[in-house]
Parts: sequence; C-alpha cells; structure tokens
Amino acid sequence: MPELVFFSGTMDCGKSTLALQIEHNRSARGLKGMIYTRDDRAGEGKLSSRLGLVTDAVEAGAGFDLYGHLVGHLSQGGRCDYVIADEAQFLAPEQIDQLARIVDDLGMDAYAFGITTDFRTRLFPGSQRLIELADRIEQLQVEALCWCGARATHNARTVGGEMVVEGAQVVVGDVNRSAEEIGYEVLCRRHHRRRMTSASSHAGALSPDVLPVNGG
Ligand SMILES: Nc1ncnc2c1ncn2[C@@H]1O[C@H](COP(=O)(O)OP(=O)(O)O)[C@@H](O)[C@H]1O
Ligand SMILES: Cc1cn([C@H]2C[C@H](O)[C@@H](COP(=O)(O)O)O2)c(=O)[nH]c1=O
Repeated sequence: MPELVFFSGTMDCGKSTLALQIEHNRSARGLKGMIYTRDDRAGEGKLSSRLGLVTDAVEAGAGFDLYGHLVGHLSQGGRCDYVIADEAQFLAPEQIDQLARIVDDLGMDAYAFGITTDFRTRLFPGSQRLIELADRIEQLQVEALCWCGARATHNARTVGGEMVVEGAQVVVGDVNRSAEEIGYEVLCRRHHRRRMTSASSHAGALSPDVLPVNGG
C-alpha cells in the first residue's frame, strides 16, 4: 500500500540528507521521483543538505497545487513513481492534503520531511496537517544534541545572539550563524523553557579537552 510518511525532527538532524539518500537509492534502481521543496536555504528550486549534497527540485510556493502539477506531468507523458517533499513545514495544510491525494488517488508513496515545531514550540500548520494525515511518522535516528548533551527536541531562534520567543513564524536561516545574524540552535526542552542557549550558558565543548588535574 502506498504511504504518506512524515520524517520529522529538529533542524540539523539529517532530514534533507535522508531525502537525498531515498532519492539516490530509488533512482539507482531506475525509479523516477518528483521532488518538491519550499524556501530551502540554498535557494529556489533546490533541495540541499549540510553534508554538501544538493539537487534540483520543484519549488512549491504559496498556492502551488502539488496534485495538479503531478497530474499535469503524468498527462504529458512524464513518469513518476514516488514523491519527496522537503521543508514540508512550510507547505500549507491544503498542500499536505494534495500529498495525501497523490498517495490515495495516484498510488504513489510520498515522503515528507520537515521540522514539527517553530522557535516558539508551536506546530507549523503544514506539520500539524502531516501529523493528522500521515500513515507513518518517523523520527530520525541521528539525534541532534543540545549543548548539555541531551537529545535536542526543540528549535530556538536567536537575534543578535539572544534567544527570542516572538516574531514571524517563518524566517529562513541556519544553525551556527554569527551572533549578529538571525540564527537557530537546537535545544532540549528544559533549556528551551529556560531560554538557555550554549552562549548564554557559557557552555564549552561536551568533552573537555583537558582532564581535570588531580590535586595530589
Ligand atoms: N562536516 C560534517 N561531517 C559529518 N556530518 C555532518 C557534517 N556537517 C553536517 N553533518 C551532518 O548533517 C546533519 C544535518 O543534515 P541536514 O540534512 O542538512 O539536516 P536537516 O535537513 O535535518 O536540517 C547534521 O546533524 C550532521 O549529522
Ligand atoms: C525553528 C524555525 C525554523 N525556521 C526555518 C529555518 C530553516 O530555513 C528551516 C528549517 O530547515 P532545516 O533544513 O530543518 O534546518 O526552517 C523558521 O522559518 N521558523 C522557525 O521557527
């Protein structure tokens, strides 16, 4: 049975890398995928991973009909065996419904990748709809870590180095940005609640470079 699968996690946990791996493995066996994305950091019509891989994709902007686009592609003799949608948190709920329709009416697997919650710990509308509709929700195996070493479960936004909890829901950006820029950092819930980023906690590396000197 074809499935709508939501691969979710924090920023920087390897979602786009997995999307590219799924695409690579299927196309290596002669299958054809349709890749959608929206507002990738690498620019319009790109699906990029921090590991340096990037591929072309169809930009699914506001009002773009994924189901209609795919039916148009097929009716012009194009082939498609599966669908990938990256940055799916940015898709509108009706676009997620279109993904579900692709699965049910066209009989294709659809793999959606995205973060679940925003910097305020609120669901993105697209992610909420995926949670409502997906056949399966998969958490990525490679966990991103908070500066304290716990599993990172939340995304923090920083402005001028300070964590903020107010602002526009969508601001395209990245982790490890300089303090002057708008940036993001993944945190565990405890430190997100306490608004403690690695900078504000003065956290060093998780593993100290120098062993503690024994007083004797
Ligand atoms: N220099 C590197 N060496 C090894 N792995 C890296 C490196 N840079 C990034 N990564 C891996 O890539 C992951 C981020 O992948 P990416 O697909 O861009 O994440 P996401 O799409 O979830 O934001 C990091 O969690 C890390 O595991
Ligand atoms: C938390 C949060 C993130 N974003 C943006 C920042 C990035 O452009 C993407 C996430 O991409 P990734 O490949 O998963 O790192 O989302 C945002 O707009 N609003 C937020 O609250």
